[in-house]
Amino acid sequence: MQRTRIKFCGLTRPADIEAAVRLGVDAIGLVFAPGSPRRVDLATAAALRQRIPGLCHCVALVMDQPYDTVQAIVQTVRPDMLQFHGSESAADCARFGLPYIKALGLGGEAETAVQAFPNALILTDSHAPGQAGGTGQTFDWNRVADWTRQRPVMLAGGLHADNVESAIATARPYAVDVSSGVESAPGIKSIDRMQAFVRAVQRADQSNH
Ligand SMILES: O=C(O)c1ccccc1N[C@@H]1O[C@H](COP(=O)(O)O)[C@@H](O)[C@H]1O
Repeated sequence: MQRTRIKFCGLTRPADIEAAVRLGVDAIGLVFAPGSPRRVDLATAAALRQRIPGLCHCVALVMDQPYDTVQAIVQTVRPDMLQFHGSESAADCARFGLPYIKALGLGGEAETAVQAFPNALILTDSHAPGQAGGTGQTFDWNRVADWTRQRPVMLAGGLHADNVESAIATARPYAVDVSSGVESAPGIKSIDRMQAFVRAVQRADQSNH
């Protein structure tokens, strides 16, 4: 049975990371995007990173930030991969020598943009170009069903325990990513919501494969 991978994004507290790891998620995202309520500074991120064990990926999320800023994150936090959530080009993303996730907002010309990132794990989100993610908004999952047949795609945007089964059944993504849908307040994850989300993904996998 193929398992849908799970990434939880925007964790800010050690206890939330420990809970996510116990739930068996595949990746944990630390947000460095300016203006995000989930943004962590370098020192906090380095401490949080220590709580993420080797078989769970640590993802550093950045958005249109200068090379030196991203390089400092890479050097200090040592993430396993980067997530680019802005208007970065493939060359911008490749400069750090790490595997990367590229977010494409379905509010724009994502259908053509996807071709420009052959080496990325593509993440589909509901944000329009130039806008931040983490908005809790969904989009029509049918729009990415073609892509997921051709390459691994991470589905994001407004997912939560009550809609992720339907999202997986419709789009059949390689992975799902959630931020606000497992929170009790921005940046504060809810253990109950994280657990409900993981269980919903497991149910979807059991009924879809
Ligand atoms: O989580 C954030 O604060 C954030 C800020 C800036 C860019 C992206 C951000 N999060 C990513 O947005 C999507 C959707 O999040 P949500 O589940 O709808 O809240 C997801 O990929 C997060 O990683």
